[in-house]
Order: sequence, then structure tokens, then C-alpha cells
Amino acid sequence: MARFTEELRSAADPIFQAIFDHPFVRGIAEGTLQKAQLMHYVKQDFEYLNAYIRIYGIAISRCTDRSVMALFNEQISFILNSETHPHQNFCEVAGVTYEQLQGYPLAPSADHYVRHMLNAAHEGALEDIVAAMLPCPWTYVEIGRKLLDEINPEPSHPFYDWMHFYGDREFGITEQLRHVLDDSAQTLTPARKQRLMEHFLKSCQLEYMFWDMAYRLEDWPVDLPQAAEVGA
Ligand SMILES: Cc1ncc(CN)c(N)n1
Repeated sequence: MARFTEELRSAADPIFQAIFDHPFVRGIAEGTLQKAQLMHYVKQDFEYLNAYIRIYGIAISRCTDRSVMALFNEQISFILNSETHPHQNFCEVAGVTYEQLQGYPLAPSADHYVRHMLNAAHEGALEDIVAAMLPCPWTYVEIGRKLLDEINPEPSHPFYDWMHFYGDREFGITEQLRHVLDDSAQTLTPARKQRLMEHFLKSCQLEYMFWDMAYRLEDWPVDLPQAAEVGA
């Protein structure tokens, strides 16, 4: 019998293919992204990963199994201590410091993505959270591997580090999260599995929208004056 997560991946295949073809991902391959696009991506991804860490925290609060707690704990450390490297790569190419790109509000699509994972976390069980979180490492490891296979970049490629970071590393966590989900799916009803499929597919769509948000420099439609800050 096919793994449940194999069914998820098959259903999401058109979205994965659209992500591989997205102009931001092609811009990584071709080294053609604009400074503003790289900066917008890092501003948004820094806040997205902060939220993702907090959602792991909620997931830990739902765990009964210590090995799953340990897995989530390791992933929090990985994001805090290592997933800064691909951001640094983009900052170097854009010619800005990492600190300059921190503390910005989430743009609409990034906000939508974070809210979707939080809804799954607050309304669902552990497996709902994992289904909504899984596209994050899964799409990136496939993007990284595809780009490495396709262009076999020289160390002088501007995004050499980014491609190696994701192409070499995210497979492990993707497999481990898949196991957590496959194990719990064994005892779930078809209706529950359908719900997990919906969480997974929506996160895949939101992965696409995140790339698109960065490429198009998506932001809220109306700029607010500084005085909109409370007490200013
Ligand atoms: C939006 C998003 N999705 C996935 C990843 C890879 N962990 C990321 N850094 N940002």
C-alpha cells in the first residue's frame, strides 16, 4: 500500500511543478534576481521562520512521544542556527546586512501562510500541524536538488550556497516528518485523511504564493504614515 505522504505528494504534483517553474526559482538558477527581490524574500522569510518555530512549539505541546518531541526540538535549533545561511547568501548578493532585513511586517501572502499553519495548530491535532508544516522542507529539498542536478553550479555561482544548503540538507527532516504523518495516518478515518490532504495542499499553494510575493514585491496596498504607530 502506498504511503499516505506519497498520496499527498502525487496530489500536489501540479503545484510542485509550478513552483519549479516560478520566475523566482528560475532566477536562483540563472543568478538573475534583483536586489529588491532578494531583500523582500529575506525580510519575509525571517518572519515566516520565526512563526514556523513558534508552530513547532505548539506541536511540541501536543506530543506524547519523546522521540517526536526531540525531532521538533532539533528542527527549532536547525532553523535558529543554520537556516540563517541561505538568508546570508541572499544578503551578500544584495549587498546588505542580515540585521537590516529583520523586523518587518508580513506581506499578505506570507501572513496568509502563517495563519493557515496556526489555524491547523489551534483547531487540529498533531497530525494536522505536521500536514500543514511538511510542504516547507519538502518543496525546498526538491527545488534544491533539481537546481543542483540541472546546473551543477560552480562555487562562483551567486546562489551556490543556497542551492547546496537546501539540496543537501532538507531531505532528512522531510523524511522524518513524513514518517510521523504516515504513522498517524494508519489509524485515521478517510474523512480525517482528507482533512490532512487539504492542509497539505493549501500549504503547497501558499509556498507558490510566497515565491510570487517575493518576486512581485507584494505588500499591503496602502502605506501607513509613521504616526499609525501607537503612542507616536
Ligand atoms: C516560505 C518558506 N518555505 C520553506 C522554507 C524552507 N525551510 C523556507 N525557508 N521558507
